[in-house]
Amino acid sequence: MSRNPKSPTPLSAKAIPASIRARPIVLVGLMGSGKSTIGRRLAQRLGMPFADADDEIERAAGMTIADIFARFGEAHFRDGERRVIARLLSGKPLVLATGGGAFMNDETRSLIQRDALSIWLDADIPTLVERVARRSHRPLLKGRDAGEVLRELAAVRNPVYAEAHLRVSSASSPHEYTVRDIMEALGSWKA
Ligand SMILES: Nc1ncnc2c1ncn2[C@@H]1O[C@H](COP(=O)(O)OP(=O)(O)OP(=O)(O)O)[C@@H](O)[C@H]1O
Ligand SMILES: O=C(O)C1=C[C@@H](O)[C@@H](O)[C@H](O)C1
Ligand SMILES: [Mg+2]
Repeated sequence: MSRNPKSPTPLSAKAIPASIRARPIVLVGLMGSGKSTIGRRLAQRLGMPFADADDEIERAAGMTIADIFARFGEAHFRDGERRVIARLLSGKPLVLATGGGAFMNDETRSLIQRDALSIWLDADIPTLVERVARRSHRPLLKGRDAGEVLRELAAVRNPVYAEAHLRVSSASSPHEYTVRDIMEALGSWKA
């Protein structure tokens, strides 16, 4: 797990074995854990392309995730999510931020575990609640208490997220600490 001394150590991409950068790095975890924001920064640090599966699904469908859920339901969204992630993993190695539920789909998870290095970004519920309150676009939180939903999801999902190759706390602030902790975890990871 992470540590949080006073300043982030700027580990460079060179400290990360080329074999790790030769395949996709996939971030999984609950809503608000930082997959999108940390993923973008991590990709920059590693000199790898970045993609956000949620954005790619919206682009492919030509509508927002909230609209996909409302018009076609969650199962339809999960199917599109699986196809989009399969496509992204089959291309050039990249850092990929998944949606919070992607790793729960057996097929999607198998694909990620086979073709990528997966990282569970983990944070405590109060931190997640505070973060998701900043934007209200998440359909699973619509009209419900965010803390209650996130606790329910954590109970079901955390044992599955725990199957990821690496686990890094994203509770530290600012973002750069989390990026540093991921870089350190990558630097010492043995396949
Ligand atoms: N390590 C961090 N330190 C401080 N703030 C963070 C950190 N990670 C994320 N945040 C903030 O939390 C909010 C949610 O982050 P983000 O959208 O990246 O989460 P996500 O995991 O992609 O969520 P979702 O599954 O809903 O897409 C953003 O405002 C982001 O700036
Ligand atoms: O945790 C989830 O199941 C979700 C998280 C978001 O990233 C989106 O993928 C969608 O809102 C569902
Ligand atoms: Mg995201």
